[in-house]
Amino acid sequence: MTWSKQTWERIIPIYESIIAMPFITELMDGSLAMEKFQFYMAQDSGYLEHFGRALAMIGAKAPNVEEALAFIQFGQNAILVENALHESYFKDFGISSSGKLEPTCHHYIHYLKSTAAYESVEIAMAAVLPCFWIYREVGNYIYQHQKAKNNPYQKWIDTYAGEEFGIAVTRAIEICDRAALTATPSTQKYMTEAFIIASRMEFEFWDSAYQIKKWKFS
Ligand SMILES: Cc1ncc(CN)c(N)n1
Repeated sequence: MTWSKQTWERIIPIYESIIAMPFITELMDGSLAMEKFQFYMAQDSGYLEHFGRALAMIGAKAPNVEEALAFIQFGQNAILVENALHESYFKDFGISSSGKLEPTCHHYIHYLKSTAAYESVEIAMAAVLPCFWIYREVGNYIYQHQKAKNNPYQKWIDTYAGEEFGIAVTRAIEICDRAALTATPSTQKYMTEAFIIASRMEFEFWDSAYQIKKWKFS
């Protein structure tokens, strides 16, 4: 079995908790409070900038030019394509981001950036993989199960259930599997650990948006 298949099995309980969490079920039926979605979008906009930087750093460390280019492009897409979705929501809903990173987003970004900076490239690739893979699975799940018409969150759903995003995810999985194939057992173990930590952070990110969790002292 490939590293990615084995590792996905390890996070099935996290994934199942994600698709059952109120942020996701309410986003799917369109009933999610606008305030919670706005908080999520503002935090996610900050997240995407730093995620893009982490991806570019991984690209710089990639073992060959194709993988370097893939990660640099993933980084560009996170900042330009995914963030365009946020900007269109900011415009539609007349909101603006304060740019302030609240605790969960701050934690997640710094985990990814420090992993990209200090760990081996294989471990860093595994740490960013849930950001691709979980979003595709959640996007597809919502797309297939949604019943709501005129859902205000449809653009979000369509982005992550879309073909273009799906292709990038498949490529990111392939690169991680190739990296795992030549990695030592110890590196493979840390890759799996990084994937699990980032998957937990994905859960926390949505959960903190649902609770609108901010720093107690600002
Ligand atoms: C927190 C988070 N994780 C992942 C994605 C999808 N790139 C995102 N937009 N935001």
